[in-house]
Amino acid sequence: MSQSPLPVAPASLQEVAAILEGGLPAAAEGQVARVAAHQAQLTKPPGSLGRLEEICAWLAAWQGETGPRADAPQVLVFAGNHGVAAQGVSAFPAAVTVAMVENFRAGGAAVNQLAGLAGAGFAVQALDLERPTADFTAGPAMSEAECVAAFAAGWNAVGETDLLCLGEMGIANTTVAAALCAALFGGNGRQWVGPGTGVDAAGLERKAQAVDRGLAANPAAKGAPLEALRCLGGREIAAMSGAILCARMRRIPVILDGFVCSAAAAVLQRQQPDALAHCLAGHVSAEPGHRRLLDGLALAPLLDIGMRLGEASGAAVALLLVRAALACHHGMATFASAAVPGQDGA
Ligand SMILES: Cc1cc2ncn([C@H]3O[C@H](COP(=O)(O)O)[C@@H](O)[C@H]3O)c2cc1C
Ligand SMILES: O=C(O)c1cccnc1
Repeated sequence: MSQSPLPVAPASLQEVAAILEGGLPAAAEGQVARVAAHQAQLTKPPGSLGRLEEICAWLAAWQGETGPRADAPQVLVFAGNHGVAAQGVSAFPAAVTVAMVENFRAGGAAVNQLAGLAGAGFAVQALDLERPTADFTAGPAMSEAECVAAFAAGWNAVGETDLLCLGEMGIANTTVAAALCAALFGGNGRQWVGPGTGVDAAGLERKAQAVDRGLAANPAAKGAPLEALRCLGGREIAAMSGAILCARMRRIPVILDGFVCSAAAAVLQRQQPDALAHCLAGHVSAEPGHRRLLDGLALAPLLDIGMRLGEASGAAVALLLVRAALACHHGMATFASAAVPGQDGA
């Protein structure tokens, strides 16, 4: 388990920027060489396990000499409500958010099954659900204090874990993620929105217009990542940003989920290009903006299986592949131990 002390959460967005710009912990490249040397001994042609091999190197680079491992993985879900839901941008009512939090706690959601199967701890944190953010089509979604409180909640939620999977629940948050992406990467609403929970063509048009109005109502958000998080984001998104940065400070590797989770990660990456070096994109969601976003982040998703759920479900399925990678890495015989002739016939 990670024994690193919990660093103190930042108390302002300026402090978040200072942390990002002040030099983040780097991967231990020596561990990559150690993992590669071990992999080279295993009874398989070099590189034949593809990204399963890469996963082991990535884990060890962040976990150090005790890696690669997933002894205590944690799935963390943050929930928030959004003022922009009033614009008719989701196929479901905002009341679903709080009801799904109850469902997570009762073990009935998709992510509960997947986290259980992957042997991960699960926790959900609801962030002021009775107090939605302000509707960003009329001005900033959050005050600085609200945004920082949510960021700190995510930061402080990261437990003693060796691998963190992140996700969210928040009706209307694919619109929020689209607005964030437009502010961070450019483009208009139409280029970033998608069906989310399954809106029809008119709903898609309302989403695109809500994003465009949000950008117009929050000019300070354009090209200013942390201001974009405050003006166009939401509490569960700020919490995921906080958890990702806290994990980096503690060298805990992170598996990202879908479009919404990746938008939270993008806030950090736009402020500091190296900020996501400890993150793996668990999957690419069927939400069309996600592929574009991962391209912008130069992240190659592990899975592309048409999931579009959120709630860390894609990250949890990716964790099953991490289990596969670790089973081979730690369980396989070597050419020498199994007396299998090596590449040179030796
Ligand atoms: C029952 C249910 C369970 C969910 N679990 C995740 N989401 C996902 O859908 C929402 C985003 O889509 P939109 O922007 O269209 O509202 C988020 O809450 C997300 O996590 C769910 C949505 C529903 C309805
Ligand atoms: O990719 C996601 O994060 C996503 C897609 C649809 C609905 N909710 C989340």
